[in-house]
Amino acid sequence: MTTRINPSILAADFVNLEAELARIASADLVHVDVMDNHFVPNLTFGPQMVGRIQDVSPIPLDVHLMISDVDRWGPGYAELGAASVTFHVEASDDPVALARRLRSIGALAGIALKPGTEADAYLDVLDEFDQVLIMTVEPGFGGQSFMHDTMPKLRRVSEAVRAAGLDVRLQVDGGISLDTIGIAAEAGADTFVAGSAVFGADVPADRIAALRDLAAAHRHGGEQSTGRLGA
Ligand SMILES: O=C(CO)[C@H](O)[C@H](O)COP(=O)(O)O
Repeated sequence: MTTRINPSILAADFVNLEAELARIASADLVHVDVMDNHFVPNLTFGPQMVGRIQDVSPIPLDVHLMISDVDRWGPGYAELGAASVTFHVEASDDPVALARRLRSIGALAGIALKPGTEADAYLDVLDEFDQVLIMTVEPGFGGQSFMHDTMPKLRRVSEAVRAAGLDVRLQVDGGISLDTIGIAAEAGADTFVAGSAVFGADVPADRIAALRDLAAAHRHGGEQSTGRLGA
């Protein structure tokens, strides 16, 4: 599985979003954080804005829903054409049913696990999902420090995915930087969300390339990235 770098537009200038998206065109997908000030104590945007981002983005959308009542709202993001839609397990009455619905619409389906949420309940149904997002900060805000104590959970999910021979992406989100990406890569992550590290760089494309190279070098067997949207 190729290494993916998905910049989070949470760290972008919202007033100049189209230009900000152009600055990260060399990334794999754009990570779009939807927050409702209910599931998390912060507010970003909803379907109308995400639809416009979808219209103008040079790369596909990796939507991360930090919202309540995701069974009601989640499918709408798949219908907008997002490549992947990831939701927090606590926000759904039936994560497997929701994942099936998202897949039937044509999106990849992901579950997100907050730092305090155990993975055990999902290890036997990993084939129902295309992606597991291991949060490496408490969801809600960018610019936080990477939580090293989430790595045992990442390793556990990674081992379960490999043991079952599944094609499930393992994404990390929060505090991913030049200093931490190798740690997450060694623990089994293949998809890396980075907000401040990318948009805080003078040249985001150079930072994306540096993060990609570092991650690939630290992944099992020194996996070399083939670039965008490969297998
Ligand atoms: O989901 C998020 C916060 O809930 C963000 O995607 C994440 O925090 C990225 O920001 P940074 O790279 O600055 O930590």
